[in-house]
Amino acid sequence: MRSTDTIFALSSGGLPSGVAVIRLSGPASGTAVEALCGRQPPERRASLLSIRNRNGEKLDDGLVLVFPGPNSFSGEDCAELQIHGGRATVKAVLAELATMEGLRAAEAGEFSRRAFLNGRMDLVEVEGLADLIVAETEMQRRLAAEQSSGGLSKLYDSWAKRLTHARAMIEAELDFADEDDVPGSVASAIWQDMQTLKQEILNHLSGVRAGEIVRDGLKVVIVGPPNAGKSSLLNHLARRDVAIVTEIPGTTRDVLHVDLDLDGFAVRLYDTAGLRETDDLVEQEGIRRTQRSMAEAHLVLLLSAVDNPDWAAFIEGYDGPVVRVRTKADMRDTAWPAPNADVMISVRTGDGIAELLDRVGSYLPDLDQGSALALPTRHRHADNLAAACAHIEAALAVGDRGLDIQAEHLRLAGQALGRVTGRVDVENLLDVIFSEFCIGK
Ligand SMILES: Nc1nc2c(ncn2[C@@H]2O[C@H](COP(=O)(O)OP(=O)(O)OP(=O)(O)O)[C@@H](O)[C@H]2O)c(=O)[nH]1
Ligand SMILES: [K+]
Ligand SMILES: [Mg+2]
Repeated sequence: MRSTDTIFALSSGGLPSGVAVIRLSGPASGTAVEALCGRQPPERRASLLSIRNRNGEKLDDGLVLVFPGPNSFSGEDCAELQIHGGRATVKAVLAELATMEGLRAAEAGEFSRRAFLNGRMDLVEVEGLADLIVAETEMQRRLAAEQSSGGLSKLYDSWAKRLTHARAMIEAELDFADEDDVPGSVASAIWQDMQTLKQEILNHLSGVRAGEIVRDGLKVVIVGPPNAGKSSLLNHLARRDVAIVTEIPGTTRDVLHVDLDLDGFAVRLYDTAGLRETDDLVEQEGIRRTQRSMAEAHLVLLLSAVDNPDWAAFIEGYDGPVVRVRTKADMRDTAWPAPNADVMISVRTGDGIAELLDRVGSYLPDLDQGSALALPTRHRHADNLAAACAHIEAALAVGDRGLDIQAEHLRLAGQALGRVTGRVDVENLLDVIFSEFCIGK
């Protein structure tokens, strides 16, 4: 792959669609547009032009825009063709571009990768953009918007700046250590700030779990004995027939999941095989899968259709939060609430469902509704932030006898922060990060 290639791709979604956007990036973008449209349109303004192949046959009329580098999405010369989103139309224009000298189809994430390499976005912003594209709930959108628009990067950069400043002050102190008239108090203010910085990073890190739940969804696993009504509950909440429901115990074997939107948060709800002693090999495997899902759950909904004095036996080994749900409330005339249950529901009548959702909602992160969501969203961030913290801690622990060792720890802390935004040492990460994107992004 040469970075001087000009790349092109369909950047809008699935076809057919009202409008399809084909994007180009690279030095031949301008000549490609000229070849297709017969002339060079004005910069950054939409021009309605006919798009023709090399034989002069019209392929479509469309809006054509050119964005000269470096002030473009990728930092290179870019162009956009907004054409009709019919499959054949798009195919014809893409085929015509492919015949042109120096042009080739883009790989997944290649536009964003070029934007990163040209300094238009840092890694945190790139990851935020990937999240923004797939965001389905309001909280996912807010988190990704904050990240992709540079809010989080700004925070990390400000921390890196404080580390650099501290190192500079230490260097100054080292250089002038022999001179009596340099006040030693310069460094003491620095250590005060490093103490504060460490605490700020730790506070930020305490949001890792919330960030992961917002981004990936709260994992809620429905478990219980066969025929408790687990699949029925999943279908009811999903409002469609996702799982097979029969009166035969042991119906569900594979773990199924649906994504729900609860108060703007993503909730991933899992239906599992009923738990019981069984000789059936397939059912045994289903039960193993149930236990695996439970191990990753943020919350377990433990269902039972009968009064169950020994709920805990079903979830042995799981020590996270549990909501005990008594099902099929329509089938008996016993008084509410059921003993030994937190909630009583019926998917027939809908009774108790709102209360159950309230309960689930209480396990969502408690985030300020109005403010920006500046939370770490990935292990990659958390690991590097924790490393930065550990280096600051180490610097603080050395004490003022070893200024040069302290400076080195602060340098390593800055490097760890730089790895989050991609300012240093991330070449090997790029393939992983950009492969998250689809083609055209
Ligand atoms: N009356 C009534 N029947 C229910 C209710 N919920 C589930 N059922 C019935 O209970 C039976 C078992 O329901 P499922 O949803 O398949 O139960 P399950 O827990 O998924 O069962 P397995 O997958 O076999 O472990 C079905 O016949 C459902 O129609 C309810 O709220 N009221
Ligand atoms: K069943
Ligand atoms: Mg089932």
